[in-house]
Amino acid sequence: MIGESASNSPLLRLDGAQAAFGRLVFGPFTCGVEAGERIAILGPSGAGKSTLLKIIAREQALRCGRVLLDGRALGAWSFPELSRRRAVLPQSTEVAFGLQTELVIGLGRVARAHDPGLPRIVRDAAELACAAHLLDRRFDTLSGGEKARIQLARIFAQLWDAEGGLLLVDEPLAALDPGLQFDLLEHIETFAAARGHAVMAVLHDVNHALLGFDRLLLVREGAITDDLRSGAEALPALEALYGIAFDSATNRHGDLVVLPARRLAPGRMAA
Ligand SMILES: Nc1ncnc2c1ncn2[C@@H]1O[C@H](COP(=O)(O)OP(=O)(O)OP(=O)(O)O)[C@@H](O)[C@H]1O
Repeated sequence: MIGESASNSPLLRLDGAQAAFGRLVFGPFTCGVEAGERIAILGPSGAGKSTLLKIIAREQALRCGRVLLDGRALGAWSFPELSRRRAVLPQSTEVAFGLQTELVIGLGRVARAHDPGLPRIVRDAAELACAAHLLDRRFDTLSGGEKARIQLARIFAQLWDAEGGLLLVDEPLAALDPGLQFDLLEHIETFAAARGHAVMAVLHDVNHALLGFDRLLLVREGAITDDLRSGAEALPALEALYGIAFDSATNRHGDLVVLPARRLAPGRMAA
């Protein structure tokens, strides 16, 4: 478990954090996140990945335990303070009204009373999210993949001029074509690295996790079952997590890639 050995004051610390929906219990989650880490959260559908992300985002109330950001209880942060330190891209990214895309991106910065750089930051964030051509459009007229890019631009804008923050993204690449997936995986990485932001991303694509993240949190049935370095040594745990065998190879750029090969026999799946 690599998250347990974090230094005394990690960027983020979960101590026995638990949430519940009626009798459905998630956690207790215990782990640490250091500044600048890139963490993929993986697991079967319904395992509790988004719930874990919402706990960290302060969007899901705790039944017990605690979450500390910079050593301070998440609940003690004011919303403006929190919004200058962590940004959240939820799985569903609809907005209620027919807003212009610039306004949706600018929503990332509403916590700033004085924001003279806003127009430039909105443009630069849109550029980085491969969405510059979508400025001047109405958000509700965009395709799913276009909306996803505008929402990604919103969280880029939110933490554009911050340092040591935390990006929480839930399936950020799901609605995008393979070319955009590669581009945006790289842009999220360069954006975060330039500012020392940590990234926690819920993903379903194991190759994206292996390619763009240093650490894998595996979630199953409401618990973190493994906390691993990204790489070939994580493959047995990933196979057990999904109940499928992976063939692996190295692509022409030297990256480890996997190909789902077949369903595992029940005896080889995680208990
Ligand atoms: N507000 C809620 N009230 C009741 N049940 C909920 C609520 N939010 C989530 N759940 C349930 O908790 C379980 C975990 O949900 P969660 O969204 O965390 O899963 P996930 O691992 O992100 O799944 P997926 O990969 O399908 O998005 C699901 O069974 C879901 O139906």
